[in-house]
Amino acid sequence: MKTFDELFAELRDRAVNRPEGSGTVAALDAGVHAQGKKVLEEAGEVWIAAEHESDERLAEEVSQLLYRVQVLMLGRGLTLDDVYRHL
Ligand SMILES: N=c1c2ncn([C@@H]3O[C@H](COP(=O)(O)OP(=O)(O)OP(=O)(O)O)[C@@H](O)[C@H]3O)c2ncn1[C@@H]1O[C@H](COP(=O)(O)O)[C@@H](O)[C@H]1O
Repeated sequence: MKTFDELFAELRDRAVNRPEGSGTVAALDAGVHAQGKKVLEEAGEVWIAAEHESDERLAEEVSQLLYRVQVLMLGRGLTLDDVYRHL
């Protein structure tokens, strides 16, 4: 189990060290357009799960959306503080 901040730190480490086989490295290399499409796709899956699926499935879809948002943030070079200052 990990927090939002811990996942972000892990993904930033992937971006810097680029370990072989990392899906995050591939997603970052795919660029912001592809990253944005993934955010939209996962957001749609969250919506569908919220209306039609179990709490467990919904939680899983939300976790994937959070991951995709973090990849997009890294793709654009945003930090957590850039976002948190708007909360
Ligand atoms: N939390 C996630 C995470 N959530 C979602 N995903 C990716 O998103 C996919 C699910 O989304 P999709 O619905 O788009 O599934 P899909 O269409 O089958 O996937 P694609 O073929 O499009 O990649 C998963 O198969 C993963 O590839 C994640 N990939 C990685 N993480 C975490 O990120 C960290 C770094 O991972 P790596 O970069 O892979 O080492 C690790 O802690 C992982 O647990």
